[in-house]
Amino acid sequence: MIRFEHVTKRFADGTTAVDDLSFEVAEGELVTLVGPSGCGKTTTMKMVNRLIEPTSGRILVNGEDIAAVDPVELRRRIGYVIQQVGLFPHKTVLENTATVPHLLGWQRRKARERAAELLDLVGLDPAVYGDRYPDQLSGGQRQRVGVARALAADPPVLLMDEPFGAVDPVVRERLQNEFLRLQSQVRKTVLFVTHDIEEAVRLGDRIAVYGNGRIEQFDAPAAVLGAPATPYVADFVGADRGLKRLSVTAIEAGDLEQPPVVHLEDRLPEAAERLAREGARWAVVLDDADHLHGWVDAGALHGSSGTVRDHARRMDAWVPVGASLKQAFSTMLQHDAGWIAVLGGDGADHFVGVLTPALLHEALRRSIGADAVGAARSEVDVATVPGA
Ligand SMILES: Nc1ncnc2c1ncn2[C@@H]1O[C@H](COP(=O)(O)OP(=O)(O)OP(=O)(O)O)[C@@H](O)[C@H]1O
Repeated sequence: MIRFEHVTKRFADGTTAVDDLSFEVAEGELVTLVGPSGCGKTTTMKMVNRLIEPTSGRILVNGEDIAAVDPVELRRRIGYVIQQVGLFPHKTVLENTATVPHLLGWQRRKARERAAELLDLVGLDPAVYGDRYPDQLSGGQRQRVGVARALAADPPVLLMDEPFGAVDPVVRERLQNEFLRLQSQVRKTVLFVTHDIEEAVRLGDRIAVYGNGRIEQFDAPAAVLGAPATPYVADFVGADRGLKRLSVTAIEAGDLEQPPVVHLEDRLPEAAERLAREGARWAVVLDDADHLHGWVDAGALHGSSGTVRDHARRMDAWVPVGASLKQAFSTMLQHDAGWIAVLGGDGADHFVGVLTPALLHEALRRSIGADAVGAARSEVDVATVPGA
């Protein structure tokens, strides 16, 4: 969708900002460009909408060499969000958002309807905010208008240059989450510039780590954190990259353990017999609707009458399938639990399996390969399944 072929940019004063750059961003993919100040990220981005012309090489957008496309026409096809937002101060939020549809000659009513729809999508109620002026908004709200405006004409490509750089860390995290939710709906092809590795890791399907005009590594976040290609990248991602990896590794069904499952209304002798047969010392307990209730200890399942309900213990530490290992670890700590349930299905109400600290560590190793893992087993092996 966006393709750089041996692109170099040398400014008139001799500064080589970008040096023989080749990479590709697939359709619907979000690639973050990350690196220290002055390494060429913004120059890379501005060459895509021809605010800067390359010295050599070529850039293709949707298969078309952009050197042959009229820059103004090109820019209308490419959404652009920058840190300073650049809203028109004398125009309302709705008018600002409708800017590009207007330029494209849409009818006023259609443009305003589209703008209202987009404001809604970025979490701003058009009835409340539509008639305000930019100086009547918070910094975070202005950024959202910037994103809505960039998306208004439904461009297939979005360029974002430190769009959340000017807001405080809490608002920033919220904007990042909202943007991820939005991107999962609109699936734009996105180039996203940041100098913050955490942001690059959270948002990027892939990350390009820049060092002085060149890409040092172009890879999935887990790979950049788990197997930095060069000492420069290792240094840039930081010594705590093992921890950062937790937030980019998702739990998969195959990571889980399958203890026996019994139901609240199961009769005690049968439940005890099942556990004995499987050699298990505890079981997960589900209710009639197969929702998680908790667990039961095999030693408690004695007696010839009664049901599992009499001895079951509640346990509601759980995460959905696909949650990050970081979320799982945090849930374990929060509940002081030796294991947590992993639930699947549409409403995350269907029991899939159990995750223990040891399995969590295995999952971390699996995500990139044992040798690359930063954390030692002893750091995460804090407890295990009760009685298992
Ligand atoms: N118009 C220009 N003339 C000369 N040099 C320039 C020009 N614009 C940028 N540069 C230089 O090119 C290099 C790359 O700049 P660029 O803005 O792409 O970096 P960046 O990675 O986006 O940095 P930052 O994170 O600080 O925005 C820098 O050394 C910069 O000083």
